[in-house]
Amino acid sequence: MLLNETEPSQYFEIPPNWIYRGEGNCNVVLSLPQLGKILRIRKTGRPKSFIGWLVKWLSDILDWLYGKGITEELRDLQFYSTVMRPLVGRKYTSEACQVILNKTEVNTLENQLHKYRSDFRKHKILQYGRASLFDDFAFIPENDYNYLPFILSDDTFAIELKPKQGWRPLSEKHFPVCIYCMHQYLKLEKKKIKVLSKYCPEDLFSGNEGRMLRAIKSLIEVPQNNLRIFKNGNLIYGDHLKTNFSNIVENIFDNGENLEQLIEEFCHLIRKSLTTNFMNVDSTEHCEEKTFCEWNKIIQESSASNALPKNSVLEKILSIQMLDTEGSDYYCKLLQKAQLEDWNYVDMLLDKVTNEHICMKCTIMNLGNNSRSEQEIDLAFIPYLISAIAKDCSLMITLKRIQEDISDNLEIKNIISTNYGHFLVNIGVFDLYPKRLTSIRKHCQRNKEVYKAYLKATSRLSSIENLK
Ligand SMILES: O=P(O)(O)O[C@@H]1[C@@H](OP(=O)(O)O)[C@H](OP(=O)(O)O)[C@H](O)[C@H](OP(=O)(O)O)[C@H]1OP(=O)(O)O
Ligand SMILES: Nc1ncnc2c1ncn2[C@@H]1O[C@H](COP(=O)(O)OP(=O)(O)OP(=O)(O)O)[C@@H](O)[C@H]1O
Repeated sequence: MLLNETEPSQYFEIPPNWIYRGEGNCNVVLSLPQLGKILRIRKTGRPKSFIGWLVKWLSDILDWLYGKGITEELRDLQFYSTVMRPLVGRKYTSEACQVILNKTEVNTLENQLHKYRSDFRKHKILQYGRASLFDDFAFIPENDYNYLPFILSDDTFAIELKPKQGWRPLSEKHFPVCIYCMHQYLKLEKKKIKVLSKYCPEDLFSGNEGRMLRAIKSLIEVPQNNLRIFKNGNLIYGDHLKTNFSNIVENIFDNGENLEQLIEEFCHLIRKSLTTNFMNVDSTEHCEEKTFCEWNKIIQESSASNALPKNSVLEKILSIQMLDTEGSDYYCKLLQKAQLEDWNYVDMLLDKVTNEHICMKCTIMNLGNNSRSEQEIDLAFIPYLISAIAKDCSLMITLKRIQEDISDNLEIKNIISTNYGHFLVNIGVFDLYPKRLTSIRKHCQRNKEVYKAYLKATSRLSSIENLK
């Protein structure tokens, strides 16, 4: 069923030619080529015992009867459309539409998906009632380019990045390196990764050309879950698919001459895409209050990140990360004083955001600062929780090569030029659903553990060095 107020209630039938696109911790994603959309289905924990299955079966029936999953999906979708889309920018995000899947269809899909899913993701199964459609960012819609007087390549390449946390509030500045870099050691210890990545999000978000290029090269070397490349919607490069990168750039640039130079050029193309302003209007220009969004700007300007061009996708993501000026320890302590439900803050925030023309950053920071009464304390956590979404979101840079030599000064925003040709570029940001309130505790604990793992590994390394 497509949930649109004017539509009659009916179930959404998944088109038969769906393709498994991938999955993260919370969602499985199918691409639906005919529709140019992806179907994102929420997952839930797989019961571990017979009793667990029985409980799940009963709660599924109750959830279904009372539409719990459907209400939760609608809540998250409204949060996405009302809060996250204006923050990130409509240009960089997709429209979304909730759909209802038939219970039998979900069961059948679960079985069909088995052969595509990685074993380490199989501890979760599909959840009934929670699915939505988004634009498929692995492609560029024909309407976006059929007005252009150029011949474009048939192939479309999409470079997916999960950039992670690019900035630390003052209270986290004492860590010797960034959270991502320390986390590498914990992941290695827990055998979640085989080799350490040299990628550093603070390099990527620095806006400094040399540091950004180093970050992109490090992602190519060790992609983990931070880099994936798709050709016409099919994964061609990623953590479990480390094909020869030279073949990929050869393919993207349709040129096989100087492969090393092509890799260098690819990194520049990615850097330029991440730092180009693809937006048409600046949303903060409409802010009358100019209190907290200005403050947010001052924080940005006082840090190295002001090197990121305004309204480029990285600047957008970083400025949302910067809404948390306190750090997880502060919020963890605040949370100790209260017994709160995980998702109440979402509805409370949606109740407050009624006027489309208000500045979202000012609203969020005002709520974060002024909500200390017992009834409104949930709202105090909002700057942190929204910042956390921006620290874990992903983006896709989608490219189509222009098959002819065009003049450099075309002034078309979404055309990026390289020494090996011009590209039509589109950028989409996704994974912008709310995080549960108690993820704050998880982050505090994670920060402690990653710091410990970092110290353990680096002191071991330095004692080995000393022995030499
Ligand atoms: O805590 P982190 O930094 O490890 O991030 C988690 C991610 O791990 P990563 O380090 O990127 O491999 C994790 O990704 P993976 O499952 O490792 O691919 C999720 O994105 C998780 O978010 P959520 O539980 O799905 O809402 C992420 O949790 P949140 O931090 O967003 O709560
Ligand atoms: N709008 C989109 N267009 C194209 N591909 C998408 C889109 N949304 C998601 N995907 C693909 O599906 C995969 C899983 O989606 P997503 O990252 O939203 O899952 P998740 O479980 O919420 O992830 P995480 O573990 O990071 O929280 C992505 O890695 C990406 O390859």
